[in-house]
Amino acid sequence: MTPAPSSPAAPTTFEQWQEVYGALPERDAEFVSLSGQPVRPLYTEADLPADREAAIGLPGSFPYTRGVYPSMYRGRLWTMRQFAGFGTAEETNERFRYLLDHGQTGLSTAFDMPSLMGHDSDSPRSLGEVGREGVAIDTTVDMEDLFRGIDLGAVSVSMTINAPAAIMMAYYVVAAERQGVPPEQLGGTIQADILKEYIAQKEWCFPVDPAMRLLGDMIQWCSTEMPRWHPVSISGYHIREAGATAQQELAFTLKDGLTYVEQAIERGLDVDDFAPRLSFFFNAQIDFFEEIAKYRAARRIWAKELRDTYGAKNPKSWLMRFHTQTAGVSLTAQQPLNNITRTAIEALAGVLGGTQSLHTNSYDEALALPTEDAVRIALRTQQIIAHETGATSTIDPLGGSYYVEALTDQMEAAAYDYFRRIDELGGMVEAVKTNFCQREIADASYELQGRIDAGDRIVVGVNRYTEGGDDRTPLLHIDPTLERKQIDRVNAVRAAREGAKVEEALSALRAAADSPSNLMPLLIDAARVHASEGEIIQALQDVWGSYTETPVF
Ligand SMILES: C[C@H](C(=O)O)C(=O)SCCNC(=O)CCNC(=O)[C@H](O)C(C)(C)COP(=O)(O)OP(=O)(O)OC[C@H]1O[C@@H](n2cnc3c(N)ncnc32)[C@H](O)[C@@H]1OP(=O)(O)O
Repeated sequence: MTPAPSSPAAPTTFEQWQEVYGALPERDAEFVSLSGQPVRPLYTEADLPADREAAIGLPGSFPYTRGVYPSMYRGRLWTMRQFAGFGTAEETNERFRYLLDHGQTGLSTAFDMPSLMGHDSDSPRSLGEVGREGVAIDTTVDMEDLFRGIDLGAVSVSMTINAPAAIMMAYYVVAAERQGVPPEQLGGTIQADILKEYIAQKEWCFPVDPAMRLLGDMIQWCSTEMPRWHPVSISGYHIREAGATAQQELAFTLKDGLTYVEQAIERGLDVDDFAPRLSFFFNAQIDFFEEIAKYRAARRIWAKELRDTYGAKNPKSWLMRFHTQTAGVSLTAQQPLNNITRTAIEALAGVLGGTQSLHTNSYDEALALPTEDAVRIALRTQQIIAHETGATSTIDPLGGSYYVEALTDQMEAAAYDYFRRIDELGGMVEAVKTNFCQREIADASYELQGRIDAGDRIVVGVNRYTEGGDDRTPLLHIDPTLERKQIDRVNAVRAAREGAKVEEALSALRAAADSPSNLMPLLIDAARVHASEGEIIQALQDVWGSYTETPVF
């Protein structure tokens, strides 16, 4: 009788496993992250941080790697906040009410390109763009109509605007005042992240230094007058969309944030008077684990820097709270329904990364602004994650994962490496002025596109599993007559207001722009007498000038 063959001994150590694995063939694929980092076949306990207690900790405790709140989504789900806006204030008000009726829990305003660039709708430079990619807001009257019938004391509102943020803030304060809601009751966020405009999004109105001062005025004013408001949403989203890696997104965003902290301290503010209301905004790209690690590292770095470098004593100042949006650049025009899947995975990364607020892109957004049906599916995606998947039942379910913890450490190290390089250049403002960040992003973007073009990185429906054209996706068409309607609206405001009061308000602004006075009260005065956005920008440009970029190739 022959003895039964004995099964080979199972490896018991990592080294033994490596020996077994090393003898096996690997399929022909690139094992690198979206950001180009090599990924090992296996991570083990040896990859966990040496001092786990200090590096990982518990949710709601320093360094907040596992989340900013002790109860996270068991206590309260993230805010479901779809970014919306098109046409005039009236069309967008209708879309806002539709979203609130379908269970959305906060509002997020998209402005049109002229509003983002500080042009009135009747400016020749606005032609063809009015109400196209967001809502057209020219005066306080538009802002009042945008939120008509929506109680600004009850809903948290986000406004995505940067260079002219302080002006929109003033319109918002006056619109709320006319609803009977005082500034101290207003809860929400304005993006106002001007450094990332020079780095990535390129929507500026003024040179860097006065733009920084205007933001400083708003942060300072909000710290005493609007304590529930987030006066800046420090944004990595656009940096990433411009082609940055996850590491660059993390590093440049946090360094922008730390620069705002330094500026506010230099203005004489106590760090604990403003830091609790600083807020962040990150991208959720398709490389699931890399993204989760990015959010966890961001919380840890922010907590350490605010406590240890900037001396914040209030634990609320240490919390890196953030909004997430799924990656617009990951959407494909080809086979657009695949985008529903991409968005769901990206959104889950945001949730497992502990986001406070989430926007899920609609599947048709590589082609046009989303239709109502597409927006509803995007919102339902968040609701499915929240209520069906179990992802919200336990806090930070990936905490302690060998891979995720190792990636979190790598992310942190990469960010600190960039901090050092930026400090060597004289800080973030200098790095921006000398195009350091812009060049780093351009190189990363070129590298990734090269991998896609070579077919090394597969994009389903684009360079693999292609199917030819698609013209079946129903698209939203913006009524071109809305531009005329908006121009008539701004002209009607101009005709009805008292011109002398507007002139007075603009002269006061010009004088103050040339002095260290805080501009916010004067912007609110100008908003009350219906000065238009373009007029206010022009008044400030009369003193500060505008900005011309030195392009990077
Ligand atoms: C791409 C596109 C473009 O450019 O075109 C864009 O940029 S779109 C960009 C769109 N951007 C955005 O939409 C930005 C959105 N940002 C935000 O909503 C904020 O800045 C945020 C990230 C801090 C999230 O604020 P939020 O109000 O939604 O959420 P919070 O986390 O602050 O929670 C609300 C309140 O509930 C409390 N709370 C929440 N969870 C818990 C919990 N588990 N236990 C106890 N309390 C909790 C909070 O303390 C807070 O109270 P309390 O209020 O008393 O402290």
